[in-house]
Amino acid sequence: MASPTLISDTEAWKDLKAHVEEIKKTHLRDLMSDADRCKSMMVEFDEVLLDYSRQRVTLKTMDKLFKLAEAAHLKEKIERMYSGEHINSTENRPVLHVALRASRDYVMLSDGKNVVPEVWKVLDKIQEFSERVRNGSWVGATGKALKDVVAIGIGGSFLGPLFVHTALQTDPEAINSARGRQLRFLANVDPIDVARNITGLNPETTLVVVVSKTFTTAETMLNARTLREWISAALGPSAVAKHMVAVSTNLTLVEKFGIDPNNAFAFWDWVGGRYSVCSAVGVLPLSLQYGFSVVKEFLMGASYIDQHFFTAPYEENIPVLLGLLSVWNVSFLGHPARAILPYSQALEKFAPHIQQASIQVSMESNGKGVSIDGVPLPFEAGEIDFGEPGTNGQHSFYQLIHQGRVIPCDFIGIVRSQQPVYLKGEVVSNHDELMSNFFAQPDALAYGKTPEQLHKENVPPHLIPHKTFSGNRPSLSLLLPSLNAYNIGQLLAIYEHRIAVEGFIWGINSFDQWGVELGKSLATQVRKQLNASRTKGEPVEGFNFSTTTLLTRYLKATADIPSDPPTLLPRI
Ligand SMILES: O=P(O)(O)OC[C@H]1O[C@H](O)[C@H](O)[C@@H](O)[C@@H]1O
Repeated sequence: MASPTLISDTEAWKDLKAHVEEIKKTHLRDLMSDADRCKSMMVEFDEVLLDYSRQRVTLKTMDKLFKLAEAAHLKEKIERMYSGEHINSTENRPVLHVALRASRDYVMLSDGKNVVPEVWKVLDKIQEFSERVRNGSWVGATGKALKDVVAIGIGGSFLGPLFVHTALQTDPEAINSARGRQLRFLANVDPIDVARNITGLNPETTLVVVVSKTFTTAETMLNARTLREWISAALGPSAVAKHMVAVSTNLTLVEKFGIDPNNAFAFWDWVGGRYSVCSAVGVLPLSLQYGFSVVKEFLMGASYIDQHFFTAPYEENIPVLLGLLSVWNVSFLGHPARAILPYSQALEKFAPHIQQASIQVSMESNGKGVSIDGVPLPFEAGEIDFGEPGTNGQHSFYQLIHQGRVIPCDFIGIVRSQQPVYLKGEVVSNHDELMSNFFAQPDALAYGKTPEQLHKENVPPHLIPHKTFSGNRPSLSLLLPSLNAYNIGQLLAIYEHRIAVEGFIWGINSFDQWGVELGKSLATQVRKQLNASRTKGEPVEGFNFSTTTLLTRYLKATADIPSDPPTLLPRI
């Protein structure tokens, strides 16, 4: 018999479906009282501890999930990824972001060619260039050192680097090496974002890095042209050569734009945009800000997790466990969302990155409706990721998580704060206070509070329904030793691989993103219409009633804009 196309046709899937009823009969409160079970649900690698005892799973569930992994050929799929097979079949590309952080002596093949030397060639070039900019031997058009960087990019060419930058900003080593420098990110095509980003910057001391895999993304290219104008207007067109560099896979378009290809930093088709933070996309701007040695630590942290993911057995493999648990929560327990709750303000941009996924990484990767073979999925795949650092989130959406919808939570905690605060007379430090919440919230979700307990506390009867917490709400805890560049790399790679595991189990292609294309092509139609209406006075045509009405109103209200306007840059 031919092997089933869909994972939901396998015995392992059906077995898990049947197992759901059994799990539904058990409250997490009871599962948590089994110390042996809890002990077996703690896994440690390279000082990162995963505790998944507060998931609604028993040892039997885990066993069935490992069987599901077998049925999905998870191991083989991971191996195919690492061996450079074209697993992104709809774009006919390998998926080799792990090669971006492989050590120099490693061999990783793409179409028979070892890509690691190419990776290191670019890394060496970044090291050299960033050192020259940082030590003032690469200067701007007027001879001044370039101390500020604006990185222009969107989606994967923005969110990952922003997450890492935000996380590094309070790391003592990174602070030291970034002294006197600024790194800003311009993503949105909204002119307000341009205004915000150039406020307080002097073109004479600013370097602009245009980051775009394709070098065709409308928002990025318009922002790049805008900042090119900002530089030329202040310093003359020839200044662009000293003040603008690029990161792209499309070096031809980089040159066409007017950036010297020698000042371009390449990456490759086998790096998905949302998995590109370890390529020049992230490494160049971050090295300019923090120095290459800090960024190298970040790459090493990710690389160590890559090896763990490739070699560790399922039971000890952190990304595999996380991926399987997500599949369990989404496809079997029916929880469509996941909250990512770092108890660290430095990780405030982590959830946005994973959304894009997760941020982009997760939602763009696994937000699919068909299998890799194009068969409509009879089950839901992908999850809605959102999150905020604790304790801030506790004062906004946690109410919903505690007493409203069931949303599996990832609690991410850091053992040692890099910016500790102790107050005389207070034994509990500020970080202890933060971590008290990190330790308490998962239990509050798991155990809840019963009417009997409330009754014993003399809660008035009419308030008992309001103060009752059902509990039985799953979460997991990830504890990292600190949040230096190395740990940030670990965290990134854990989530990247978790998302791949989910996609491998669901049998979807986590590495394409056709879903974002439709909106883009419709925007092109609108752009054409705006052009035709502004230059030739053509009426709005070819749109539905709603869009026609809105566009007509917009054009009427902006009729004072000339069809051939002079350059106007923000004055802020
Ligand atoms: O790097 P670029 O080619 O400019 O693409 C920027 C972004 O464009 C789209 O939104 C894609 O869905 C993202 O995955 C990509 O990161």
